[in-house]
Amino acid sequence: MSVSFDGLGLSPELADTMTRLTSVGATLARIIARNGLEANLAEAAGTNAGGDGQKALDVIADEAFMDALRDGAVRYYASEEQDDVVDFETGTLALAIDPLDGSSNIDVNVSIGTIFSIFPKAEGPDESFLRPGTEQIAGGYIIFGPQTALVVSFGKGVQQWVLEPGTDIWTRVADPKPLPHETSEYAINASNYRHWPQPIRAFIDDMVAGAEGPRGRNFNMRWIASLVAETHRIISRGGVFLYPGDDRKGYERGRLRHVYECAPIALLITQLGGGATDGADPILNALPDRLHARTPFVFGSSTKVARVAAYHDLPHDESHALFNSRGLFRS
Ligand SMILES: O=P(O)(O)OC[C@H]1O[C@](O)(COP(=O)(O)O)[C@@H](O)[C@@H]1O
Ligand SMILES: [Mg+2]
Ligand SMILES: [Mg+2]
Repeated sequence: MSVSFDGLGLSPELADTMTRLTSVGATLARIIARNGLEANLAEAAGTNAGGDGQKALDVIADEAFMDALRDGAVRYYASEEQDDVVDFETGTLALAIDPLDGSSNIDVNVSIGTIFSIFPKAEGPDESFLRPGTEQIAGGYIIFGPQTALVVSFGKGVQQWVLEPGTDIWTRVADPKPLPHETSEYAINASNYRHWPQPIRAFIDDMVAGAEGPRGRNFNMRWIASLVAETHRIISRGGVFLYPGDDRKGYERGRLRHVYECAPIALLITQLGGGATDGADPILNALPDRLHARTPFVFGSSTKVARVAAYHDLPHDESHALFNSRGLFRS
C-alpha cells in the first residue's frame, strides 16, 4: 500500500485512518472495474435505514470499510447502510460514511464514489456526530470514474491524490484551484420542478429564460445523479448544485443526508472559497438532529449560492421581473 499524507500535519491516528480508507478505495476501484465479469454489482440487496433499496455494491463497500477500520483509530462508525452507529470500542475518532454514493449509476458505468467525514470522538455516538460540520477534522470523497481520485480537506485547503490503475499506489497531484465566483452551469433534477418551493422555481426559471430573460445570458445544465461526480465537476470548473426540499412525501428536507453527504462536501467547497447552504443558511453551522437526517443542499460558486439565498428572502409572490427591474441580479 502506498499513499503519503506527509507534510499535512495529520495526527498518527488520522493518517492511519486515511491510509485504511485509501486501501479500501483501491480495492473497490478494482471490484467496480470488473462489474459484470463475475458478479452484478447493481443487483438488489435489501433496504437501508433511510428506506432506500440497497444494491450489492452498497453492501460490499460498507462491509469493506467496516472491516478495514475496525481495530484502528476509529471508535464510532456511522454509515448510510447501518441503522445505528457501530461502536468499535477503542479509538479516538468518529467516522461517518456514505460507502457508495450514486448507486443508481452502478449499472450504467457512470462515476460513483465514497463520501466520508471524520470528527474527534466525543462522549458518545450522538455527541460525536450530531454537531456542526465546522468541527470536522477531515471531509472528502473518493471518486470511481474513468480515474479514481481522492479529494479531501483536513481544514487547511483541499488536497488531491490519483490512484495508479490496477495498483494500491496513490500519487498526490496539484491541489484543486479556488472555485470561480461566477458560473454559467447549474445542476438540479429538473423532473421535480412541479414539487419545488417558489424561490427555487424562480431561480431556475430565470436561468432557463437565458439571454432573453432577466439574467440576459445563457446557462448550461448538468445532472449526473451522483453527488460525488457532481462535486468533482464543480471543483474542477465551477457551477452550482441544488437538491432542495420539495413537496413529495419524505422529501420535505430534500434527499441528501446531512452528516455523511452534505457536511463533508460543504467542508471541501468552503475551503475552496465556495458556498454551501440549505438554500439560506450555511450547512457547516447547522446541527443535524439525527444520524440519517436529510437537509436541502445548495453548493458551489459563491455568487450563485448567495443568489439562491436572496431568492428565499423575497416575499412569496415577487417575480423575476421585479428582480430585473430592481437591477438586483443581472450577471
Ligand atoms: O435520483 P435523484 O432524486 O436525482 O437523486 C440523486 C442523488 O441521490 C444520490 O444518489 C443519493 O446518494 P446514494 O446513492 O448514496 O443514496 C446522490 O448521489 C445524488 O445526488
Ligand atoms: Mg449518497
Ligand atoms: Mg450511498
